Amino acid sequence: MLLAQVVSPDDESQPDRIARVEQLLLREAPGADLVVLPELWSAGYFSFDAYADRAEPIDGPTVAMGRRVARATGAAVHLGSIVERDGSGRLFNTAVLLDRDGRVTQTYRKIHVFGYRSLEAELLTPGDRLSVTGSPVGALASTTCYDLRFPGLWQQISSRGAESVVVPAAWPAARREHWQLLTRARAVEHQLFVIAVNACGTQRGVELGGSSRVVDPSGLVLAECGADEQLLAVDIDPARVAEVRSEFPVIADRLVDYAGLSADAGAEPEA
Ligand SMILES: O=C(O)CCC(=O)C(=O)O
Repeated sequence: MLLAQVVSPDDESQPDRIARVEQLLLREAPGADLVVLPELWSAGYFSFDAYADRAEPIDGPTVAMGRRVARATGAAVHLGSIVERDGSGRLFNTAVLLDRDGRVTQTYRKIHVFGYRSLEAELLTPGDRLSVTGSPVGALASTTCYDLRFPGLWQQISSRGAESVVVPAAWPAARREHWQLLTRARAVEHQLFVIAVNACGTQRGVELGGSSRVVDPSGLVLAECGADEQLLAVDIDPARVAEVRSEFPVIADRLVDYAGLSADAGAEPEA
């Protein structure tokens, strides 16, 4: 697998960025089974005033580039996410997975759009669906950036059979410790691989955190990028999920219906 932690400089146009990243991937991806990119790298997460211009349908220029890379290199490509425009003009933050033949096998529209020092929540429509799909890293689910903070969503992802969760992000450096803590916590809680690919560099004055990483189902950080643009190869064995779960059966012990638990205080009855 190749983590493609790429920069999205403010002075680079979207077509130039797509062309530059395509060349990088054509050079570095051969031999990888899966390539993963960050959230909104082609539009630039913090370029809110350009979202409408840079929005594209699923079959737009970013996905077309991913298809070419998949077909030329034989790697499946997780494109991070794009600003997707649907048929009725709504905009979404949509993660897209292509198989090695360049076919779209999964899309995921970010559910928790972000509103803290961000216009994303104003401009984009939240998604309302999850999907788990076969991939070179086992049963794969996508969930984007801020979604990392919502354990209820992860509970659903995990109970639907995900073995690897890809987290494309544009997570600021100011909260890098939360990124490191939460990516590890989600892997340990659900005994699955977390493949988290963040943006890096500076966008509109915001420093992004980099530190893209792969955490294994026991919580071990297998690899981590630095703060700058970097393409990092990591190999994982999806069979590790079943091994860890059988050795330490947290998932089997999980009680599914927590919502049905009584709210009784459990105090001693009054005499
Ligand atoms: O939760 C955070 O601290 C960062 C979230 C974020 O930047 C995003 O969802 O794009």
